[in-house]
Amino acid sequence: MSAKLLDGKAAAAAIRAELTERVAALQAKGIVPGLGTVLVGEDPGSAKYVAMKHADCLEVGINSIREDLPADATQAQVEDAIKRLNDDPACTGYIVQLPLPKGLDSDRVLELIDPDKDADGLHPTNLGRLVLNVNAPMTSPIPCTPHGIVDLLLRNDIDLKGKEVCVVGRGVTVGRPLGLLLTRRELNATVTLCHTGTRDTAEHVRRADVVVAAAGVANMITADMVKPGAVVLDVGVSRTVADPVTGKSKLAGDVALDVREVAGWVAPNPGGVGPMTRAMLLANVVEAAERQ
Ligand SMILES: Nc1nc(=O)c2c([nH]1)NC[C@@H]1CN(c3ccc(C(=O)N[C@@H](CCC(=O)O)C(=O)O)cc3)C=[N+]21
Repeated sequence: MSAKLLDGKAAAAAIRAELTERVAALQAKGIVPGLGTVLVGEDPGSAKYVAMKHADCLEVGINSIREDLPADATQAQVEDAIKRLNDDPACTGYIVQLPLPKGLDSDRVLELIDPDKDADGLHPTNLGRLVLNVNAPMTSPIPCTPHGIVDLLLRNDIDLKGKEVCVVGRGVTVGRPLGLLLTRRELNATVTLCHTGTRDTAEHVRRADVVVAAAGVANMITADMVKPGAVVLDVGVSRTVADPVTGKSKLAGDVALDVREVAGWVAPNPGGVGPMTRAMLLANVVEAAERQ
């Protein structure tokens, strides 16, 4: 038995096609959505993700605005970039690529984003809206990765109502907001949020109908931890230790390969949730422009 594929690459392409039409409709009204990015430093991973986000924008007709700052940028320089994007009418939504280099206060930076231009849904006001109004549909941006996870499941007719979902990892971009999203009344999942302080993560994972691995620990979810038929989404990314001979390191997900023999569905990494995250970012930018 081999798990069915949750194909995020294909789903994201379908979403971009839908968004291309909505962008064209906005342009007919004289509105051109523009995505801004703030990238600090030269981390190759972050630079690659930001480049992919702008390539997506080009594909659907969204303008790109870049604020690239050196690795030694000061807090004040980052805050100036935020102010420029808040004040720029061509920028209808933007993100600050995380993590920021050590020494910069990312919570403070997120607080300064204009909540109406918050394309990541990480401003405290928008995170607060995820907590409040649990009974009403969301009209504010939802963090991209949690939204992409839910959308990928629903597009594959995987219902979440009453399901036991185990989220591994409590990071600001995935684990914490995902728990808030899944427990909203329209989804009605039951969520267990595991983290480094959890006594026995394996025990929680074993009970789950849906496992979201977002810890950033290579291959931490192994076949023996997964209930047969469960849905497993691999969200974490980490770099393996460099090979002493070649000096090269590789990207690794949180889910071991043999999980595919036990699970009913797997969202692989790459090709699963990553492309969905980018698609939801575009959706947030288009929705912000539509609300203007
Ligand atoms: N403010 C902020 N918002 C974010 O959304 C955010 C962030 N900071 N910091 C870093 C993480 C990481 N992240 C990814 C997005 C897309 C892929 C992605 O598209 N991956 C592809 C391609 C992978 C590859 O080619 O290397 C895939 O999984 O198939 C991966 C990772 C967004 N993040």
